[in-house]
Amino acid sequence: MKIVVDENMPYAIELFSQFGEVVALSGRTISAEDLNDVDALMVRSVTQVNEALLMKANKLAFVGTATIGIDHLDQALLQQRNITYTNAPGCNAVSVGDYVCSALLVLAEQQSFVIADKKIAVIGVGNTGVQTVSRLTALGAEVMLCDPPRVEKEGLTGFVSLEQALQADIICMHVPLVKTGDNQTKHLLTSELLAGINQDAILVNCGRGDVIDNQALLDLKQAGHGMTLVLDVWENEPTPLLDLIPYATIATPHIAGYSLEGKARGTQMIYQAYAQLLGQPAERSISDILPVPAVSRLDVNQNADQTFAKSLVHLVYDVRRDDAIFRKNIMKAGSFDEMRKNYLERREFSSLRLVNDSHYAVESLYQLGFAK
Ligand SMILES: NC(=O)c1ccc[n+]([C@@H]2O[C@H](COP(=O)([O-])OP(=O)(O)OC[C@H]3O[C@@H](n4cnc5c(N)ncnc54)[C@H](O)[C@@H]3O)[C@@H](O)[C@H]2O)c1
Ligand SMILES: O=C(O)[C@H](O)[C@H](O)COP(=O)(O)O
Repeated sequence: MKIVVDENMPYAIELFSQFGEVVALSGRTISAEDLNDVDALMVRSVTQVNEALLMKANKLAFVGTATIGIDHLDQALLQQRNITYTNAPGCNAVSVGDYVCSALLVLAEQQSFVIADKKIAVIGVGNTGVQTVSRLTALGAEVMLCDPPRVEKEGLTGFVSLEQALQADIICMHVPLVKTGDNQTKHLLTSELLAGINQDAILVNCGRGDVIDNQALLDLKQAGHGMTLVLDVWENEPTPLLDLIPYATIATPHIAGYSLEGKARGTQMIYQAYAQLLGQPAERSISDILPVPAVSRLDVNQNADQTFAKSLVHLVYDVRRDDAIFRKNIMKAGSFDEMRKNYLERREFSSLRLVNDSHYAVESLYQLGFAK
């Protein structure tokens, strides 16, 4: 059995070697030749699994992507070729929620606002959107939900329209890139819709870069629109529109989902799916492999408020670390992928256990994701 894995997939060799020989390759440059006589292919979002890649895949029976997004897989082709495929729904959703929380707490301090006072909208209320909603709710905010595909299934109650959502003070985009069908999302935010956003609003994009027309956003910012931008994803990765970067208050190279737990969970989920296809037990587990976090326990001795939450959140993950690395390196050729490949270890809020022996009011900290 021969299995090709993306070299940036943590723990892939440890897990997949249960089934046979594992070859780790750079995801961006896996070629058709690399898939000759290969039984299974495990990718991340940078590998386009399409006709050209599968040309010489004479034995391929399984494709797993250790990611939430699935827009890089040609699903119709995989079905036509009878190749079983899976993604890893929700694997890094907690990490994305942590990222948004960390970013908004930075902006709250810089711009002196209280998150609970803001009108917030989450657009795309699936696994990642829900994680953002729960953290912002824990900080006292009321969050509007916008998700037309869910409205189609569940009805209007509890949801607002895209136009209403775009009137919020803070707009968090968690929309997948959908390239076919009735609900396509490329340039969901057109120049007209972007222009209607309030001057003092904050726009966060943690979904896919193509969901926002990046050139239109740049044109708007260059014309003096005042909105604050938090951009983790960009059109044309790994070569984003460089002129847009200085207009983003927080800019990162598509790492919102890059907690160690999130990436490892992605590997584990496709490992389990492959074991199931082979009819073999999934004998190995990432929980036996994940390292102990640098700080794993703290005693809390005060009630929770936004300032205290900010200190704890930024102790575990301060997004300014990634923003600084991005700004320092992005002008160098190849740096977008390099920064992602060499991403510094980051743990989820859940890696920190908060001990409250004195009955302080800290329930909101647990709702933020810290462990009890
Ligand atoms: N930045 C990162 O590191 C990172 C990490 C994880 C996921 N992502 C991206 O975020 C996307 C969402 O992830 P998820 O786990 O929440 O996916 P999900 O499938 O659980 O949820 C997506 C939600 O978006 C909704 N949606 C679809 N089209 C919409 C539209 N036009 N307007 C509003 N809502 C719409 C869907 O109905 C669904 O509820 C992924 O597809 C992936 O591309 C990025
Ligand atoms: O879709 C996802 O899960 C995320 O966007 C994920 O962070 C992508 O990471 P990549 O596969 O590009 O390393």
